[in-house]
Amino acid sequence: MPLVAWLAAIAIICYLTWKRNNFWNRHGVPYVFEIPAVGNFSSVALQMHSMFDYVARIYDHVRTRDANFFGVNIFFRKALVIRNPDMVKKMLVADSRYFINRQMCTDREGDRFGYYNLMMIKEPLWKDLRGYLSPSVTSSRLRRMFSLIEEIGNNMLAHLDGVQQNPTKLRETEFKELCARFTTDVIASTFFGIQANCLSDEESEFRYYGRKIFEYGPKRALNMAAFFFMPELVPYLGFKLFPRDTERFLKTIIEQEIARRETSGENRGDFIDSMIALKNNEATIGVEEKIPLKGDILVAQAVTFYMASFETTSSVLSFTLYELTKNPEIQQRLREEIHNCIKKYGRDLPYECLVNEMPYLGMVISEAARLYPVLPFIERQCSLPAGATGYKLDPFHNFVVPNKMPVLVPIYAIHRDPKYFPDPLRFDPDRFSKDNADSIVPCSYMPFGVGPRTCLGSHFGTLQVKVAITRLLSKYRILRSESTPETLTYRKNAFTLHSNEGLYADLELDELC
Ligand code: HEM
Repeated sequence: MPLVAWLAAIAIICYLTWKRNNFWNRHGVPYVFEIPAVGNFSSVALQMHSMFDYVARIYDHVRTRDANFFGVNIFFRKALVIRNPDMVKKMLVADSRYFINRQMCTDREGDRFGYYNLMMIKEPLWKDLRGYLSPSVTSSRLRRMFSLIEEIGNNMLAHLDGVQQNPTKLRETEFKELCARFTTDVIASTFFGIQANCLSDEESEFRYYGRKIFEYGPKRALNMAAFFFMPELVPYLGFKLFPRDTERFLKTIIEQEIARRETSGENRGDFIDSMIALKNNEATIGVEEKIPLKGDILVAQAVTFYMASFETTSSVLSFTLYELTKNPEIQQRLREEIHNCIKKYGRDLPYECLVNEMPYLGMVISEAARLYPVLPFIERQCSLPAGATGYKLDPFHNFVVPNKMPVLVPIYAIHRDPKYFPDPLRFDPDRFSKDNADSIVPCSYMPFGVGPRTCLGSHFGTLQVKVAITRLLSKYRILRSESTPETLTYRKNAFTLHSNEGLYADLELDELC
């Protein structure tokens, strides 16, 4: 390239860099200066850092650590990162109507499964859809699903019984794979009425296609990164939220199950039946354009519940088991609580016992979800009514958030901030005891997100974790194995928290009765 072209390119880069940083400077908003022109997150895009580590780094940066919020440049877009829980509460809870949409976006025309689902959909469609889907996870529904979850819990024990013992009568297990198989079997059984058999069959199709959603090879990683980094380019790149063959597999399975029930008249009162009812009642979403909930749009909801459900729940479950492996005294206290309940109710603990009578179990899970939140941040887009000039950050700052600006809440970094959780890397379930829980600053603990767009399946996910842990600990003591990792590092190409290391432990038969 001739010298003059090089100089022109450098001049353009300098100008763009100056322009972006000048924007934050002009408004008195702190920011972290990163690679010229490309901006922040480039090291994540180049897979030099995991998203979790990178966001924690800029959260703790000398230029931002004392600020209520700071600015970042996501390639060519400017975004805000909110550090102060009071600001999170004001924006995402009190003023949630202006921050109801996520900024992530798929292609409305080219990816109907990816666009018309609860995770990605925008207002005014979101509210209707959430209203239709919420009844599938009420406490009465969970109570009905409970025996099915327990059945899968028993299958998990049967699977572990089949694991070869070593000469010292221990069974070595890797929790990430075990938990993913457990949660995939649960969602297939409880929501779709289908036996996925992931625990008994390593080659199960459900596990194969589920793994593909979260397996980030270079192409899939680029695909997923585009939804966050460059949503405006997604329609031109032809990227889809779900891998095509996973989408095809689930569509076939779900359509077959719907057709089977319509022919047989069987009613299990589960998610598939709710979908059939929505179709028969000619339910629609939207105010001006009324979009019917049928065909692919109906199937998209099932596919999304599948995606949103098993990986998240399996992540919380496997990290909880990992911490119980490393903290035998916490495990012992939990086993005593389980033992007391078994003495009272017998081995098949009732739903009410798990939900209401096991406070320590709840504390252990809450602490695991604090230390290992599934997502690095939750995100929204400022969405103002027509004619509005911006969202004022009074009384925190005089910056006015422009319409469509993305807003990130770095939950992983906030959960590990000593200001809110002293000695943050210590696994200490007592932070969530009755006496201590009141001192947790509102909106400093958000493993399921915050505001009206919070996780729809939080109770369902927690119930699964509770069933798996009580079943496992009622039969086995978990011990460190030679392969148990001392510390964890996180995958650089994943958008959910994934350790590079396997979460290995030895299981010792020690039945509570
Ligand atoms: C323990 C396991 C789980 C964790 C830690 C978790 C976490 C989250 C988080 C952080 C969000 C984003 C919330 C926000 O933006 O404010 C979310 C959204 C969501 N989750 Fe979960 N989740 C879990 C289990 C589940 C399960 C079992 C289901 C399905 C039944 C589910 C369905 C959803 C859906 C549909 C959304 C989008 C809600 C909306 O936009 O209206 N999640 N989850």
